[in-house]
Amino acid sequence: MEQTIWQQEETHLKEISALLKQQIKIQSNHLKKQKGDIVEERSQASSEFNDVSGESAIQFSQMLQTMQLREREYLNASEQLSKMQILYKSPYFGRISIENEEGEREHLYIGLSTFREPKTDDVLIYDWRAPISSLFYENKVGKARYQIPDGEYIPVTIQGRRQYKVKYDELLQVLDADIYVGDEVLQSLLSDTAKEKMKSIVATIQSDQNIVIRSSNKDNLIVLGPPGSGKTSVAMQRIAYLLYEYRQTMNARSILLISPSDLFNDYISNVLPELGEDNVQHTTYYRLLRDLKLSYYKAETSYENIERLQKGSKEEREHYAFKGSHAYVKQLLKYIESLKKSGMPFYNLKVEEKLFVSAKKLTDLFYDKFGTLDIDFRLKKIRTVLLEKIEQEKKKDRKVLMKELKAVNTYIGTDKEIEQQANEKLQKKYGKLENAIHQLGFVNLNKMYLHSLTFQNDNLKTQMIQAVTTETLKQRILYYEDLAPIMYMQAVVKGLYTDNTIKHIVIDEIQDYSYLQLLTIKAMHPKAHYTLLGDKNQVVHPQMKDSLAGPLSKHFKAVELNKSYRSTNEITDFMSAILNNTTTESLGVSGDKPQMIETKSVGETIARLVGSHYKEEESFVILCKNKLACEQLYNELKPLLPQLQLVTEEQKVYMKGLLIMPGYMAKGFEFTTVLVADANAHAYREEMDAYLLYTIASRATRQLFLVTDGTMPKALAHIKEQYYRKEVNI
Ligand SMILES: Nc1ncnc2c1ncn2[C@@H]1O[C@H](COP(=O)(O)OP(=O)(O)OP(=O)(O)O)[C@@H](O)[C@H]1O
Repeated sequence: MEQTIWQQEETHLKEISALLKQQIKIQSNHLKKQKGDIVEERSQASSEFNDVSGESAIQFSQMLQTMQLREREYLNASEQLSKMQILYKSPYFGRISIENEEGEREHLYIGLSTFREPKTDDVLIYDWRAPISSLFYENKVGKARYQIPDGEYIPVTIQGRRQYKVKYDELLQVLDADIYVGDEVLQSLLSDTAKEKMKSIVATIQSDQNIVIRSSNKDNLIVLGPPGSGKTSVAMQRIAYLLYEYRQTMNARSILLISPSDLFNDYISNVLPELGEDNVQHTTYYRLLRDLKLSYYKAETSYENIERLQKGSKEEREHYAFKGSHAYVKQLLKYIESLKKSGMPFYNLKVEEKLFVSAKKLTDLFYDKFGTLDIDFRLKKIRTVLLEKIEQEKKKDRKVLMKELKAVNTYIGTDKEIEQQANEKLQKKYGKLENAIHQLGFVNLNKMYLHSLTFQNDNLKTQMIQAVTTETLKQRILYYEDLAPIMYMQAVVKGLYTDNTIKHIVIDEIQDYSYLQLLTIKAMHPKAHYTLLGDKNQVVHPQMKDSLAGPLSKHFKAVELNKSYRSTNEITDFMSAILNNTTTESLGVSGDKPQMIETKSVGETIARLVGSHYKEEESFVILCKNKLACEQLYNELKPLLPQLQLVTEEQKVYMKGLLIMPGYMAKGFEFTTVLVADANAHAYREEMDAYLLYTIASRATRQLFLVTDGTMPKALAHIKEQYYRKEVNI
């Protein structure tokens, strides 16, 4: 780098940094004053307006409005301040030099948010999400264009593209780079990965990722890419983009992120705040059960399901496959359609063991009185009828109760108190039924589900599935494969649980979802658009196949990413060899080949490997096929490795360090070192295990160890020895 360029850049940075510092000070003082005024106004309001009636009520409401306006201004100003404080730590990371059609030249500095010259209002730093900043991510020089909000394209010539590493007012690196391959900033970031929680990639977004991030809210996207291609990162930067681009109509509460687990959510929870945005709403598919008010059941989690099916019989697996199949979805949809004409199952409603309204009566109301309406409207009409009936019954009962209570010889209270006692008794008698009616609980959901299993498909197999399901439902157990149908029916038939405030839903690891699960999410959020991200090969479930095949592609625009940024080239080559996948391009750094270590003393070998390869500031994970194997190995290793932590499903907070967990739980995360503790033929013996091994091998950023007893898993047997090093250590 020429000395003059460095000096120019250093001077520029110092100027910007000083200006930022000055503005932060001004804004902080201004905010302090604003806060003082608000507090004073509030206390004045509460002392002046003790009696808010008549004229003073009008005055009070006017004052309230002014106060609210002031508070909103205060919130906006403090948001501005926190954006400047984030900028101050690292004012910008890039610059593009452009020439417009009139021949005017400009240098545009790109950072996490916009910063303007306070007097002239000129933009000194452009928000990375501003339309013009997209030019930076095209990673090229020459003719280009960018689109402004009204849709028009503005042509420019990019004359240069510069990247920086900047800390406060200190310039650490300046790099003229027009293309990403060999990009030093990216490389130095890549060799830095897996130390802690996920980080933003905003300084090094690549052009294919940029297209996804900047797509319109209305585009329903499915982003597919191999391990480490940045899908989760793209998802997070896309959320930040949507929050910026649609800030007039969307905020953090209008976006819902559905991720595999609470632990995963914690892992990604720093990205949006790092980008100066609030975290958006987050849920897991499992938590939607709660939103659908299905807590009556004990529902199996996806991890419990994996464990059960790993050991499951052929029949159990067949039942799982049937319930997740497209054929069953069609059957279920037809069944729900048929309910318009006949067969809607209802409960007999009882109060204290006495019949309140019969199922027959409900059927009559459903098909005769309200038969012309949509299913959910009919149910809501019935709800009104039932609630009225309860009110009438209560009225009658109240009269009798009051009479009885008043007839008691001793004094038990005033009339008002007696009425309250009567109401409490009535609440006890009718409360439960009333709640159930509010939730349309008079529909027999279990029966509906059971009927759907054999609907227009009544044969020995479906009868068997129905019989087994009847038993589990009796025990209030919902297996994971039962969740989607029950949740779908609950959402669609009752039409009660829709949330129209959600405008965009991002779902990571989409290959884990069945089509029916997606239909449920859609039914619950009718106004939302979608960004789905996943990889059909990263399947850790022993039975789930081809979940991305079929109707999904009809409704979503597919985008593919094919470069992988996570692992060393050697690890990427090894994991690609597992599935003979030749399309993944590795952009990682070089490192050691994965090591296959044959040993009879697993514990000692692992302790030795940890001793020589684990650094405290990094993450090292030991993976076993299932929970039991992890627990056993954990107990064996704990005396040798006291810092070892067993990660369980209950864990909500992401931790780094030396960890042990089942392989299926590691999906989505990354670790400096991955050690597969049971890479043996008897642990991984099925065809689907190739996908599990592919997924877990791809978690490693720098080192991969496979500890084996000498019986190689079938899924690895075909891998040529050039892809790994072998060590025999008997
Ligand atoms: N453009 C980029 N610049 C710098 N780092 C990147 C970029 N894209 C991805 N990465 C890094 O690559 C790693 C993998 O990214 P991420 O976890 O988002 O990939 P993924 O496709 O979701 O992976 P998987 O499917 O295996 O879970 C992360 O450390 C991420 O920071």
